[in-house]
Amino acid sequence: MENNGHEHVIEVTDLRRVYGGGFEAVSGISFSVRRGEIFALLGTNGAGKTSTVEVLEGLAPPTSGTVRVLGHDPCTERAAVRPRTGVMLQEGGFPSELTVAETARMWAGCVSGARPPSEVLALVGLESKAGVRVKQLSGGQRRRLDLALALLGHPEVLFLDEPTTGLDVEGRRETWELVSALRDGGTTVLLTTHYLEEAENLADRLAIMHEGRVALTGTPAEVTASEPSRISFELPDGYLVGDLPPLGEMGVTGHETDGRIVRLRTHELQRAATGLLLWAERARVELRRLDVRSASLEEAFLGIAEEASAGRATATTTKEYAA
Ligand SMILES: Nc1ncnc2c1ncn2[C@@H]1O[C@H](COP(=O)(O)OP(=O)(O)OP(=O)(O)O)[C@@H](O)[C@H]1O
Repeated sequence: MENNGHEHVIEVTDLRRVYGGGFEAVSGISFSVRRGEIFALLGTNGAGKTSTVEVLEGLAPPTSGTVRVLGHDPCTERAAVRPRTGVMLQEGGFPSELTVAETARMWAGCVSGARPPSEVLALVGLESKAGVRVKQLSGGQRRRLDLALALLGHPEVLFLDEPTTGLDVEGRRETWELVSALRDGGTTVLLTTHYLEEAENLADRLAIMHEGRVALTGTPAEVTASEPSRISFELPDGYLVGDLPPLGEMGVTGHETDGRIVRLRTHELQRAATGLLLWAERARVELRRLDVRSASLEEAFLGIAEEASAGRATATTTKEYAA
């Protein structure tokens, strides 16, 4: 479990998962999660995130490959793994006639050494809803109840499948704070999410899945650094693109125009922006609609989807940063 001085509490090696009808949802993926980090699995719809997490949770065996959670096979050594992990599924499926407190008490009865139900309800901000029936909760409040139940057993490893889906902006931020606090307290968290902002804000490292494969792994900063930064502006009146200083000498790797709007791509943002602004100052022109920005996770994500649809994202193009 030790690798580069890091203890890996989750290790996935060449995992494949093929469903009954022969559909391969996960096509040989590998990644590892270090103790005490938040690791996000991102991906397009149907990328295989839930299919992967279900294997990690011990709910399904791999078709091939190996998975280790806390050093054990979560499926065949379930008794060793389950008490040390917390699972928040996409659909909790609790009896909707019970109240929130009854649900938490019932669940606590199934967990050895459970925290007091009132404590976990307070952690997720549901203490005022203790007497409300589950069926009367909003979608976001149900997600919080799902999270509260996952926390009952003081888990060392927490699996969160789309933990903030259905939450409003405030609820999402509160969940992020709670998950960060759990991580700071030593809990290892693996989460799946559709929200790129969530991964950018929360994840120490992430993997982007597409069509059953991991296309990119790394820290959010590493993943975004792989994408070019962008500068766009309106060409000053009377100027053509050819009047700009030589773009290659400014570190620009590509450009396109849309009417009078020019868009530059560069991996050397400061150099390119400085070159452009010095040119504008010397020419005494104003660059209207100037926009200078680093790549976001969204651009990296869209880049992968575009590459894949152009048929270039295969297992051999997987980019991996610090293991
Ligand atoms: N029981 C099943 N039988 C056959 N195919 C399945 C089954 N469950 C999932 N799939 C298929 O496997 C693929 C991966 O699904 P999965 O739910 O793992 O993706 P996901 O990344 O979690 O997607 P989403 O973000 O939409 O939840 C999808 O094409 C899905 O239709």
